[in-house]
Amino acid sequence: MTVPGWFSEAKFGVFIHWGPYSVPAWAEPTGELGAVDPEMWFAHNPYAEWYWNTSQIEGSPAYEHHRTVHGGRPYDDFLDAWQAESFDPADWIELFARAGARYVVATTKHHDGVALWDAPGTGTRNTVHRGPHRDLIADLATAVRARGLRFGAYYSGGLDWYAGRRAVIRHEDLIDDYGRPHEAAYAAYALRQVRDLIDRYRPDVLWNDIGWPDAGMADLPDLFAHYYATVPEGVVNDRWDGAHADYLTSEYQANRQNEAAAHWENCRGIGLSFGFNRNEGPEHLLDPAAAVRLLVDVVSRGGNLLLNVGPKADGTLPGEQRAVLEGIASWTAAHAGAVYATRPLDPGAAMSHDGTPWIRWTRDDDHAYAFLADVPDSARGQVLLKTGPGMLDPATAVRLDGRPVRADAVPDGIVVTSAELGAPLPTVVRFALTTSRSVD
Ligand SMILES: CC(=O)NC[C@H]1N[C@@H](C)[C@@H](O)[C@@H](O)[C@@H]1O
Repeated sequence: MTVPGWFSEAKFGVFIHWGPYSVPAWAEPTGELGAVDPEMWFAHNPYAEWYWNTSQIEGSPAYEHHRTVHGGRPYDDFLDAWQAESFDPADWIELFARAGARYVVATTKHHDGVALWDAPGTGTRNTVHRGPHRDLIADLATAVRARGLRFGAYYSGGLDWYAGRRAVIRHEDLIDDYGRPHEAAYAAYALRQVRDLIDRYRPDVLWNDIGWPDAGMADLPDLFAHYYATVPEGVVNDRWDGAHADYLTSEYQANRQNEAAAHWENCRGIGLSFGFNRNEGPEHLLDPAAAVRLLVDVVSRGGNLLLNVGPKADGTLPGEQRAVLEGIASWTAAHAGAVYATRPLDPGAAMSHDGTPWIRWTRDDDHAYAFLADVPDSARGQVLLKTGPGMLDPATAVRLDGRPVRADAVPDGIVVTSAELGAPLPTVVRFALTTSRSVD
């Protein structure tokens, strides 16, 4: 499993889930994937992009909502109601870039089968011929690359509730594999669309979801060969039913075992959903400090964070999601050097700490970076960093935000003394790695 340097150095990407489901934008904010009872999951699905499925499960709150608010109308009415009238891709990408994102992955076709480009085999059931009447993938890819970021394509290969078998997925359907389409016709349909995405947009990341149809598994070696020939620095994720993976993925709290891989990426929404969910309040969303600490934790363990935004149907980003990205941006402005193009510090060199204070580490060739947060007032501005002997030079301690800091060697590490250490947003102290010891 190898990835090009741009991906391992990128550390932070923004995921975009945007589709007809962004019109109802309705789900129950039940909880995080991996922390919700699977028996509950499908009828109370917090993923608003699953609206078509959830609203078909009789007795579910979504079913009632769809009946009472939308009169049980056909799902495709939402495609035509989706106007994207305020869509300004450059505005989105500027915010993502300021927040420190180095790549953007957008849904090109989600489980509802609606393509955000003029995809082969879709006739007029796509955003070029209906709803927005725009090639949204071209708009996004152009804006992303104009800002110097990498563009990735999300494609739902394993589930397509329109072109593939359309089974309402309840918990018991897990037995028959989610009602996933596996037949040759769908495999040919999906293969043709992914090849079209590669040839039109040369996505830097090929982000497939929910696996690939059985009848199409034999097509994948050629598909990947074509992809790498077309996009030499391209990266392929791991959701192709084991056919191939340049890196592994986890999602919220699910598949966390994949975070032991050499190259991995955790994806999640700013809230509990990928598609915009009007029912989410501040209590369901990460605040800026929590988002930054998630990014730092992931990077300190060698991963990338792919943090999702769910735009509204009109093309604006929800204010509360913008605010989180703005919060990340203001922190990143002073601390980018401790995050990007770094790697995990040898575990023996220093101890991370999940409690209070919260401590994480990264390193580059010459420095170690200590991230400190939630330092209690009782600590009176002092924190013990448990480091290996002679690893870091206390005399070289510098706070990246420019505030004064003092560091003194003590028997089991280094005591850092500085005012205003208690913020929930991490303070970063940089130390020179002493040349006397290799930390690798
Ligand atoms: C672990 C898994 O299979 N997740 C599927 C899940 N992926 C998210 C990024 C969203 O696209 C969900 O809508 C999708 O079901």
